[in-house]
Formats: sequence, C-alpha cells, structure tokens
Amino acid sequence: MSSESDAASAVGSTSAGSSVSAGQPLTGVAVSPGRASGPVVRVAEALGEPAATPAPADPAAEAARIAPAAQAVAARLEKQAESASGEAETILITTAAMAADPALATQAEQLVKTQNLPASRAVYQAAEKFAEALAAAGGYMAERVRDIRDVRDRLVAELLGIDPPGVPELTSPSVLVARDLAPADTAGLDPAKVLALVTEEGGPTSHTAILARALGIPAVVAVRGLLALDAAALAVDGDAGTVAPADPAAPIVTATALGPVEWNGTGATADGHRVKVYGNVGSAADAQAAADAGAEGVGLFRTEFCYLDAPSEPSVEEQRKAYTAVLAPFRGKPVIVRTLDAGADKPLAFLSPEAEPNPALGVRGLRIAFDRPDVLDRQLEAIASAARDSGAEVSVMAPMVATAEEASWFADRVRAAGIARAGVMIEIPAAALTAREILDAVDFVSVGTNDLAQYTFAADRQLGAVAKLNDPWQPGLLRLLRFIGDAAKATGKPAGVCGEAAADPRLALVLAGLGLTSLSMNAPAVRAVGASLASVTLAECETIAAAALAATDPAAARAAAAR
Ligand SMILES: C=C(OP(=O)(O)O)C(=O)O
Ligand SMILES: [Mg+2]
Repeated sequence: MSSESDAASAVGSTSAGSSVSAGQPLTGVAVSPGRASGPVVRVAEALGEPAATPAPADPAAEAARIAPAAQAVAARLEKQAESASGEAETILITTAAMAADPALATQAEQLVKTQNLPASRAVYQAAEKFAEALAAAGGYMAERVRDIRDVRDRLVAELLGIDPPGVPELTSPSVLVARDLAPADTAGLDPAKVLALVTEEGGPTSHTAILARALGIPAVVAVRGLLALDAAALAVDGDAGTVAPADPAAPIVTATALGPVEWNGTGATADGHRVKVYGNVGSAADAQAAADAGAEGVGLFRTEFCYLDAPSEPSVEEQRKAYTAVLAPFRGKPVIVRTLDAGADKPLAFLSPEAEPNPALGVRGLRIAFDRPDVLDRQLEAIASAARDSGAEVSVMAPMVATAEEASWFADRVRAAGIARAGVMIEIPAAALTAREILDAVDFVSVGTNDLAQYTFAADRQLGAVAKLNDPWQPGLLRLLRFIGDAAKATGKPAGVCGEAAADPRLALVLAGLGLTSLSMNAPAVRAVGASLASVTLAECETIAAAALAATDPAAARAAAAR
C-alpha cells in the first residue's frame, strides 16, 4: 500500500464520513459495503470509429507518425507491467507486445499511403482486419480479438492526442467513476489506490460489483446521472447506495465495513453450526484459485464456460479432460458440476435454439435437454469419468428448473449415468415456491440468486436501468429464500446459494439464518464470507435474518442486518 493510502486509512479510522456531501446525493445500488470520499478519476469512454477525413496533406509524414506512436503505447504498457503482478502483469506484457508488433504498424502505414487516410483511421482499419482474421480462426485466437481492439484504441488515442479508454494510471487514492467496468479495464488496477468504485450502469452481478467485493472496497452501481455530474471529489456510501459531491479540499477518508478477515477454513458460525463455504468456478484456473483461497469444495462449476466459443459439441473425451482439469484441485472434496446452462446471456453455438423474442424466458438451461437428451447424456458420461479420474466427490445439478417433475426427470438421468447425487438449481420463482416437492425429488438444491432475482422482479439482470430491482437485499427475494430455507429444514436436505448474493459477507449471515446450508462464491470472496460466519452464532444469524425480512426495502434490510 502506498504511503498516501496508508495516510488515507489512518484518517478514515477516526473521521470517516466527515467530508460527506457538499451537494445533493445521487442514488444507485449498493453492492459493496463501506464509505469513502476522495478525488474523482474518470474511466475514459470507448472510442468511436475515427473519421476517414480530412486526407493528410503529406501521406508519407502522416504514415511516419504510426511506428513511434505504437512504441510509445508499448512503452507505457511495459512500465505499467513493472508495477503489476500475476495475471495483470501477464495481460499488460501481452498487450504491450501486440502494440509493438510491427505487422500492425506496417499495414496501417500502407493504408495511409495507398488510400490517403489519416493515421488514426488507418490504424483502426488495419486492426479490424487483424481482428476479423483472429475471430475467423476461432478458439484461443478468437479470444485475442478483444486484446487487438484494446491495442487499436490505445494507438488511435495516442495519434489523436486524447486519453486512452480504460482505467488511467492512478497516482494517488481516488474514487473511480465509469459507465461500467469490463474485466480488461480492471487488469493492473492497484487496489491500494482505489477508494471506491461508482458506475452509471451495471447491476449487483456486474463485474464491477464482483471486483469491488473481492477487493473489499465500497461500490455503488447503476447510479443514474453519474456521468453528467461535474464533481472533482465524491463521497460514496456503499451501504446506503448514495454518491454525493464532496469538497475536493477535504482530506480523503475511508471506512470499510468489512468484518474480520482471519478464517480457519471451516465454514461455520461461532457456535459450530456448519455453513459450508464453496467456490464458483468455470475453468481450471478458477478451480485452483478457489482451492488456494481455502474453499471447502466447489458449489457451482459452470461447465458452459468451457465451451462459450466452441463451434461444435465437444466429444465425451474432450469434455472428460476439461472437467478432470477443473476437478483436480478438489480430490476427496465435494464439487457440484452444473450441466450446460446454454441460452440467454450464455449462448453456445452448438446449442442455439431458434431465434426467440425473449431468450431469458425461452429454451435455455435444462429446457434444451428436453429436446436434446443425447447431449445431456454425453455430458453426464463425461462428468462420471472425470469424477473417477479426479477423485473429487462429484454431484451434478441442472440449471433453469421450473417444476418437481422436471427435477425428477433430471435426477433419473443423472443416476442412470452412475452419478450418486443429483440436484437442481432454484432460479425460477415457481421452483422456489415448490422447493419442498423439488427437494423430495432430488438430493439437494442450490439457489441461483442472480436469475431468481431477475425472474422474481421481471428485471433483466444485465440491464443497469432495472438494477435496483435485482438487489439481493430486496425483501421480495429474501422471502422466497426463506421458503427454500424452510424446505431444507423440513426435509433435512442441503440447500445452498451459488448466486452473487452468497459473496456478500453480511448477506451471508441472513442466508445462514434463513436455513441455507452452504454458500458458493468467486474465490476472492471466500475468506471474507468464512470470517463473517465465524463471527456470529446461529441464533444471531436468525435474529439478523428476521430483521432483514421484516424490512420494506433493500436499504432498510441492509441497515436492519448491520450489527
Ligand atoms: C448462479 C447462477 O447462475 P448463472 O449466474 O450462471 O446464471 C444464478 O443465476 O444465480
Ligand atoms: Mg443462473
């Protein structure tokens, strides 16, 4: 941590909130608790297509600007890489190498000379040609499309003399303001210099929310009017979901509401009531990260993440290998593998349904398997083999289940494949309301709060404009969760939560109090949730849950659950 942010934390411990609001607050969705106030740094917007005119007066001189600009971009990225580590460092080094690659500059120079284009436009067109070729190559190459476009935008910005898109290098602790943050925006982000994250768009399951919780910094998303706000400093309240102009001359303050971060690795309340803490994974790297973070197992393996760019159905053997690699770090430990959840926000090329007017309400998840049971059976065969190969204690569950009848159909197929434990996700309100009957048909359930909120509130989970409805602290959602917790208690069968709600250390206490038996989340949240559970007794969780349930809105529920 820098000395400046050390100073910021020291100030925060005694005077948090003292510089709050010199103006009217804006409201959004609180996604990561804590308060912070400090100078604003804006994340530059994506660049549009640069103009093809005016034609340069001296094409040779215009073309000669490209190589030095590429070198300058590469040098800046290399410098950033020096102070980064891990995956961020790798991303920055790779991007720098792409910027320095003479192939792009040479192509662009040709376009300036032959088509008399401004250098910025020539770079844009040349990069698009590379991007198209990479996309056509598919697989790993296609994943590089985003990188080449990133290099393109940096180079165009350099040539136009404007700020490059993405997060600028932070020189002192700042409140980061953006339309939304993409995963690439956050590579190289120095958490010690980010006081808070605030976005105009995004929702509780957005990348910004996940990142902020992982870093333990306050965040508010879906703040309408944020980008139009002309403020040099902001006070951010990650509990109340408010953002207000602050006095830029006032000292930087921070006060996070994070609980203790020490955790002994066994998910349980202080009086020993077990609530297992699992990891959500979609790749072998995620699985390793979850194991390293101390996850007791995997509560959600999103198998579709292995095949988002697969042009055709992977063979049983290919699937076996991919799943074994993900299961490997969890030998002897529980892992819940979810069968393909294709459709809506996660289309798979080989399982695309007919074009639908409302894909989120259409043939997705398990519904695809009703038409294509052969695909499900091949996947189950691969999962059963991977379970044997890896020695993990594998259970399988289905996504998008609406009725007990569907749950029973799925469980029969899982057992026929030689897999002992079958469960389903509860992410449709009808399934929550019939949780008891569903639990009678399967061995366990796991609640997908991301989709359960989307379907309960009829609010697209990807749309910032309706993000307030998708807040997992909404009493309407909490009451459905109580229903599921009651069904788990009545049947004595496990009911976990694997949606983003499980990653909120304070909401975790409410979930435990409602009777949910395990919580599964992205690796960075594991320790904070484990520590939060360990800090209270089950009776305290029940009191907190009752208080949150009785609230009339999410802010009141959060406040009621605060201790
Ligand atoms: C965990 C869930 O599944 P996904 O986010 O993959 O749809 C959910 O819906 O909460
Ligand atoms: Mg879901």
